Amino acid sequence: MTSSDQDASQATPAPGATPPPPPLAAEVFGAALPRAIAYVDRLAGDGVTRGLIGPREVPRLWERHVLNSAAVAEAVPAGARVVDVGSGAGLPGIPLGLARPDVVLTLVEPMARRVDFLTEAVAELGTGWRVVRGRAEERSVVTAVGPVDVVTARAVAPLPRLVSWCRGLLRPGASLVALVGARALAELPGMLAELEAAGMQDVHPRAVGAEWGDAATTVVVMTRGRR
Ligand SMILES: C[S@@+](CC[C@H](N)C(=O)[O-])C[C@H]1O[C@@H](n2cnc3c(N)ncnc32)[C@H](O)[C@@H]1O
Repeated sequence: MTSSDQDASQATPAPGATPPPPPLAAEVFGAALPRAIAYVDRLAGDGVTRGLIGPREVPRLWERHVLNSAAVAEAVPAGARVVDVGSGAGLPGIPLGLARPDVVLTLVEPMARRVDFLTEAVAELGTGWRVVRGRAEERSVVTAVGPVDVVTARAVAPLPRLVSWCRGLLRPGASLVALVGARALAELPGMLAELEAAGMQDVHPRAVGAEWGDAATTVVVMTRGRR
């Protein structure tokens, strides 16, 4: 291999290879960076072979999935009890928990295949987070998880449905922080009345990770009212 071949191979990872962490990752994850790297390796390996992550997502795992998820931390108060609903392969919950070791995290997911992946990922990371199998609205899940300070969710359901599923998990005054796509953001004004009728207050979009380039995103934040 010539030196120019070597430079090229370092700049462009082989197809399917785990992408190296961008410099921002060290800043975001601090001492948890080795765990974040292990998690990205798992997403790119088992996550792809088990059909939880599309192979075409691998080159952008850091920016579009892991850092983008960690950006949610900006909307989560210190020491919060957090439940990530519909966690799938652990997004946004696992990057959030790695970036914010102060939060008390539970991952809720109904699909067995995904629960197995989450359970193995949490065991490898050694973080002690709980993984609960079930649907957010099921009594057994509400009983197991209890009222929390923050519910996070990414790409789980349209906001009014998500609110109806998560209501039992949110203590009065708790926040729902939803990572949603551009379409849901555009539709937010038309949903406000329905969300408020469902007992949610102060519904608003919030830019997070604003200085993070491709990892910047917008979340929808709302608070459960007292009634
Ligand atoms: C499109 S996936 C998103 C997974 C992950 N949040 C992500 O962003 O990669 C939606 C997830 O929500 C889960 N889900 C669907 N209905 C649910 C419910 N009622 N309660 C909790 N999770 C649910 C699905 O099993 C699935 O894992």
